[in-house]
Amino acid sequence: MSSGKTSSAADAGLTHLAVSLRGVTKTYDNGVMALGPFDLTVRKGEFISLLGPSGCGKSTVLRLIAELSAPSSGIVRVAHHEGVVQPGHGIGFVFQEPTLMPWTSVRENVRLPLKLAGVPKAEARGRADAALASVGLADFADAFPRELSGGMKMRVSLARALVTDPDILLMDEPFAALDEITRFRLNNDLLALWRSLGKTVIFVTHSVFESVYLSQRVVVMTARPGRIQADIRIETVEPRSETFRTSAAYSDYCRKVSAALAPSYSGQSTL
Ligand SMILES: Nc1ncnc2c1ncn2[C@@H]1O[C@H](COP(=O)(O)OP(=O)(O)OP(=O)(O)O)[C@@H](O)[C@H]1O
Repeated sequence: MSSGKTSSAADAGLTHLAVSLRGVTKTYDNGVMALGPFDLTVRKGEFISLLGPSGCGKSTVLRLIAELSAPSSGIVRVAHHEGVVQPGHGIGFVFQEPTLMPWTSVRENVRLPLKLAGVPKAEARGRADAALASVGLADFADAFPRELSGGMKMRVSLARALVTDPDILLMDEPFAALDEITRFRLNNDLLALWRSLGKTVIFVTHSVFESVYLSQRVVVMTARPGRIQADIRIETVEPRSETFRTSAAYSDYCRKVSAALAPSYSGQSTL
């Protein structure tokens, strides 16, 4: 197949790659050309951010990788566990809204993906509790979502995405609605999780500052139809910390990324 194909690592030469998009376009049924042609490769274990103006196709890229949507042309390849290809398998998705079930406990919310996969209840409960512990919510398994702050709800959403132990974590503006201090804390906790778990993370944000702080690579997209405007590697001492956030190197990278982003906004209203 030469178009609209999603394939496994086995036939794709993806040994070191988690994701590969080649000449991908996406035109929706209403005629909107959202993307492309778009080319992107992401190495296994890499943390990249997608940055670009509203409507440039960032969420579309995530949806194509998650196989929630098919490309109009081009090839999307995703390396899954042991080369097994099943829609959504091996991928965790975190959205801007935590979308928790309000009528049940935090533990049951996190257990849901395992329940849907038919994992026995006792095992699923243990895995849900472990995922909650990994995001700092071990003591809140029996709480209800209404009892949690916005930041805690987002942690639950992250635990729910991690509970199936996906190789790839797709995050669509997960911290955009949070206050700055909470966002900084979650940034640091996400980096700690990424370092300890070794997942591939593809993170969508509108924030230049957040993208530079978190990522090994910032991929800047053009206005719709989204293409790659710039692909900027962020090289700094690891692990990152508040020292990096206040460093001259950080400011320099933010300026560089902002400059790469500016043409994508030309001709667009900034209101
Ligand atoms: N299901 C759909 N049907 C029709 N058009 C769509 C659909 N989903 C997205 N679009 C359009 O495709 C374009 C890209 O949308 P997308 O959500 O991928 O952009 P984005 O960069 O994530 O935007 P934002 O930063 O505002 O979230 C937009 O013009 C959007 O209106």
